[in-house]
Amino acid sequence: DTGSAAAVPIDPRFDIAYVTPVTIGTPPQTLQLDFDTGSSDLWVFSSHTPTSQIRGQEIYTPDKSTTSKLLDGHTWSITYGDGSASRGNVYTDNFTVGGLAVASQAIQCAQQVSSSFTTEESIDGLLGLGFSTLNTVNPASQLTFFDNAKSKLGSPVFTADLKNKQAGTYDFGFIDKAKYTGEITYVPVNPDPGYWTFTSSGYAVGSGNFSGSPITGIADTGTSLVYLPTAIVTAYYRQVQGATNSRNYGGYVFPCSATLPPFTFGVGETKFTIPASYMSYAPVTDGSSTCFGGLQSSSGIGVNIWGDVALKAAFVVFNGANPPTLGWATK
Ligand SMILES: CSC[C@H](NC(=O)[C@H](Cc1ccccc1)NC(=O)N1CCOCC1)C(=O)N[C@@H](CC1CCCCC1)[C@@H](O)C(=O)OC(C)C
Repeated sequence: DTGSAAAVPIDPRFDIAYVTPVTIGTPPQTLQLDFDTGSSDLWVFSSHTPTSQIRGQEIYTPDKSTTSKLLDGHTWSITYGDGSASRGNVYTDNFTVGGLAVASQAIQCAQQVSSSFTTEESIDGLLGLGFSTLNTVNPASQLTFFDNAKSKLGSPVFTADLKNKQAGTYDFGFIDKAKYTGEITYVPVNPDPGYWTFTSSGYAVGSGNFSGSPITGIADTGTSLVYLPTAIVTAYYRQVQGATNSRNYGGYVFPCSATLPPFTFGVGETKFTIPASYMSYAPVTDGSSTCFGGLQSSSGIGVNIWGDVALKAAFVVFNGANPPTLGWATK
């Protein structure tokens, strides 16, 4: 079997996140979930979520599904890198993504979500695509959709083809040659503690020389920007007129009129260039002439993160074979 579904930006002006339609239950209930390779819980706004915490999101109502089953006594609680959080109980039900079906997928139903989830009305929940070791369900952790689907897939892979300010695609079980150019470069993945962790072979700022120092980080579809070591980030913004590291805005900002260099990162022998246009993420507030950079320092996070700003510049294969690897191709 295979599956293929659109990854749609939740905001047409800048790529803060992407959502993908999924169906849950019988008859099918359609929700838009943020596919997140940086976590491994599949959770949804639900009939168990207090109405005061719901603002326009679609919800899953297990009682309306003839195939839902309560996973008695199981609970979950998760906090993300940006401090947002949610927790609740667990059902199993039929689940499909782009035509690919899993019979009894653990569906974590929110009984509590933090305010940033309530205010983000385009996100009805998350679908974790990290390794199942990260799943937070107690007393028995649950498998991700990808782990449950693997045995049905021709090839144990999913691919991310995220795009700039337009809909991209997540494919499951196959690698679509039409989505990339040249060869796919595969690199090792360290699955501990549960992220898609790999080592980039280096970087270059604009037309500057390529620095071959290895950068270990995670490929994270659920993170908007790229977060790298301070030395790399300062080298980049040294090339941007008027750039400053703003305590007020929590990162590097610059005049929206500034000329930005592209940013190149290596995977094996292949070089990926993030165009200058991706490196200006958004005005700091609506209509401001000060813009927030798409590359920020990882020093406060503890891990380097290749988020959507970088992933949009490539076609990425998340290979769930044993051992797992990451494939990168230009497009
Ligand atoms: C530096 S790590 C921060 C990362 N969050 C982000 O990147 C959020 C994502 C978001 C999307 C829509 C609405 C609100 C927030 N964006 C964000 O903090 N931004 C501030 C800077 O400008 C860009 C937008 C994060 O926590 N990612 C989560 C998934 C994410 C999905 C959307 C809802 C909030 C949770 C996950 O990938 C994760 O925790 O990764 C760990 C390993 C860092």
